[in-house]
Amino acid sequence: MVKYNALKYLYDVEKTIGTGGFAKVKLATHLLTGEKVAIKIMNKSLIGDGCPRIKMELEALKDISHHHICKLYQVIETKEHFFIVMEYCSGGELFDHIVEKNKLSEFEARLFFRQILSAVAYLHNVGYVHRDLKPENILLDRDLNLKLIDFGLCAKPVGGMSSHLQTSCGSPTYAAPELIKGHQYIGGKVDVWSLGVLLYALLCGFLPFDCDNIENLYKKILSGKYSEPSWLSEESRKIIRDMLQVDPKERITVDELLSHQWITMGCLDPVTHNSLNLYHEKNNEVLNALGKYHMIESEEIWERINKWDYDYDTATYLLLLNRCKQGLPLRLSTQSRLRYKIQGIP
Ligand SMILES: Cn1cc(Br)cc1C(=O)Nc1[nH]nc2c1CN(C(=O)N[C@H](CN1CCCC1)c1ccccc1)C21CC1
Repeated sequence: MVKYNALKYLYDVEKTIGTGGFAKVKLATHLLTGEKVAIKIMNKSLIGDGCPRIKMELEALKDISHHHICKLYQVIETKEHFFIVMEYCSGGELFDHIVEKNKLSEFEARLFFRQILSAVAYLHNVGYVHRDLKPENILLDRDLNLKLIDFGLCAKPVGGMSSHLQTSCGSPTYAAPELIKGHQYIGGKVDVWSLGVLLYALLCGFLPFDCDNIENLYKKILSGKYSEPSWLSEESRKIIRDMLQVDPKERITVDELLSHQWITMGCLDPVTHNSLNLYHEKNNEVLNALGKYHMIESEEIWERINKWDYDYDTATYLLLLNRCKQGLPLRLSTQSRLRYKIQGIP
C-alpha cells in the first residue's frame, strides 16, 4: 500500500474505490472522528499545465454546500499530488442502481429526480453550471440520498447565467444539440437537456440517444427524435419533451421545472433549491465538543473554523456537524489525540 506522507496521522487510507484518467479515489478514515471519507488523489505530473480544471473544481466546491452535492472537507496539496478529501457515498453509483433495477417506477424516479433537480437549481442559483450531468456522476449515500460529484467541467459563466459559453465538453450521450454543434450556448440550458436524458434513463432503463458510433449519435441528438416506450405516462412524456427540446429557446428552464406538474404529482410541494444545510453554519454543540477536546474556548475554535481554510480543522468540524445533524453522538478519539500531538499540531 503506497503510503502518502501528507495523510499520515490524519487519515487511515484503505481501499481504492474508483480510478479515472489521472486520478484515483480511495476510501479512508478521518482519524480524529473515525468518520469514513473518500479521498480523490490526483497526480500533478499526469495533469500538467498548472491543473486549471482542478483549481476550477476546487474553487467551485468551496463555494458549495448542498444536501445533494458531495461535500468537500479538506484539500492537501504537495509537490506531486492533490488530495481532495470528500464526503463518502457508500451507496455507489446511481447508474448501477438503475441497471440492477432495470428501470425505476415513476414514483421512485420522481424522488430521485427531485433531489438532482434541487442540486442543479442550487448550483445555477450560486452561478455554476455543471455541464457533465450523467448517472455516473451521481452517487447514493447509505440512506439512498443522491449526491452530485465531478465538477471538473463545471463553469461559472463570467457574465452570469444568461451569458454564453463556448467550450464543448461533457459526454456526447448527454450533451445538448447546441453543445455538440459547437455553437455558443447557455450553460443552464445545457444542464436541462442532460437532466432530460437522465430522467429518460431513470424511467426507461436505457438512453434516448444511443449509438455504437459517434456520427449517428450526433445525428440522433440533433434530430431530437427518441422513442417513447408504452409504459411512460402522459405526464412523463410531457416533462421529458419539455427538457429534450432541440431549440434551447423552446426548452423548459430549471425554474419552470421546479413546479412542473410531473414534479409535484402526488401532492408533493415544488422543489426548492435552497440547501438543507445552511452554508457552513455555526453549531455550538460541535464547537463545545471541539473546545473540550482541545481545551480551548469554543469561541476561539470558531475563530479558526470560520476561516474555512479546508484544512484538517474544517474536515473535523464538517464531519462532526454531519453527525450532529443525524442526531449521532459526537466522538473525538483520544487515541489519535496522541498522534495529533506528536505531529506537533497545536
Ligand atoms: C463506486 N462506489 C461504490 C461504493 Br460502495 C462507493 C463508491 C464511491 O465511489 N463512493 C464515493 N464517495 N465519494 C466519492 C466517491 C467516488 N468519488 C468520485 O469522485 N468518483 C469519480 C467518479 N467519476 C464518474 C465518472 C468518471 C469518474 C472519480 C473521479 C476521478 C477518479 C476516480 C473516480 C467521490 C469523491 C467524490
